[in-house]
Amino acid sequence: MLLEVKDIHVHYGKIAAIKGLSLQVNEGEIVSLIGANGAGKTTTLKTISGLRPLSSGSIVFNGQDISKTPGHKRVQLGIGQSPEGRGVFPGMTVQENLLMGAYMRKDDLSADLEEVYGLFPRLAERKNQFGGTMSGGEQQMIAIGRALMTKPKVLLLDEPSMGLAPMLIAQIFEIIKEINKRGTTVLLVEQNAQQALKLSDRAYVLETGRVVKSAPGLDLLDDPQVRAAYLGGH
Ligand SMILES: Nc1ncnc2c1ncn2[C@@H]1O[C@H](COP(=O)(O)OP(=O)(O)OP(=O)(O)O)[C@@H](O)[C@H]1O
Repeated sequence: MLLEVKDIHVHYGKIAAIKGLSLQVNEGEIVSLIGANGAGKTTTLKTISGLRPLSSGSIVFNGQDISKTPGHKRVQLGIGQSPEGRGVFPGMTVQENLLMGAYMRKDDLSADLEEVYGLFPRLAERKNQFGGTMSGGEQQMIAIGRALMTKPKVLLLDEPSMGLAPMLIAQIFEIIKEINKRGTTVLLVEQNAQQALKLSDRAYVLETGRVVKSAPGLDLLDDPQVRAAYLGGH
């Protein structure tokens, strides 16, 4: 098992956002978290990447308890995150944005940069354009590419399809599949449950800070309760 989240509780002040959540991610999988607004999906990702502290419970990554490990060390251990809202640096070029992902690395970056440009030819064409002038979809590509520059073992993706036109959504999901095929494990948070479940080996359904269901993605696509609640009843 690559990542194990065990019975975690997470608070914002006195408010409990995550209340005893457990999940596992095996090496090579694509795993999705789905659930309504406020269910705790983003908070779960932030807790795994170290942006939110645990109140209790533990997180084990690659056999090591990282519950108290600072976020930047978790990046070095192999946890890469592409945050919700993207966080692209507007005054830096596309290439500078990508290189920011690797600022802690001391090895040669050119092969990884080429790999990101291979996945996202649009970024290669526009490597000298300022991040702030890139479209929403292109900024999403930068955020994913920047996370890939950390050479993650697991890539945490928070709402990669948010705000994108349908054609770009399909493209982003294809790219996620390709990233996974090339060897990166993926933990994905998505509002777009239909697409996420299609692509996922397994998925967890979150409600008010807890897991209420977990199953292979395709099984959840057929689950009447999941269909009614998260797939618009279709
Ligand atoms: N900075 C914060 N301060 C206080 N409460 C917060 C904060 N961020 C999140 N919460 C609360 O924690 C709970 C979980 O929020 P979270 O953003 O993790 O949900 P989510 O499932 O990702 O939702 P969405 O799909 O809307 O992004 C919600 O009740 C939310 O109001």
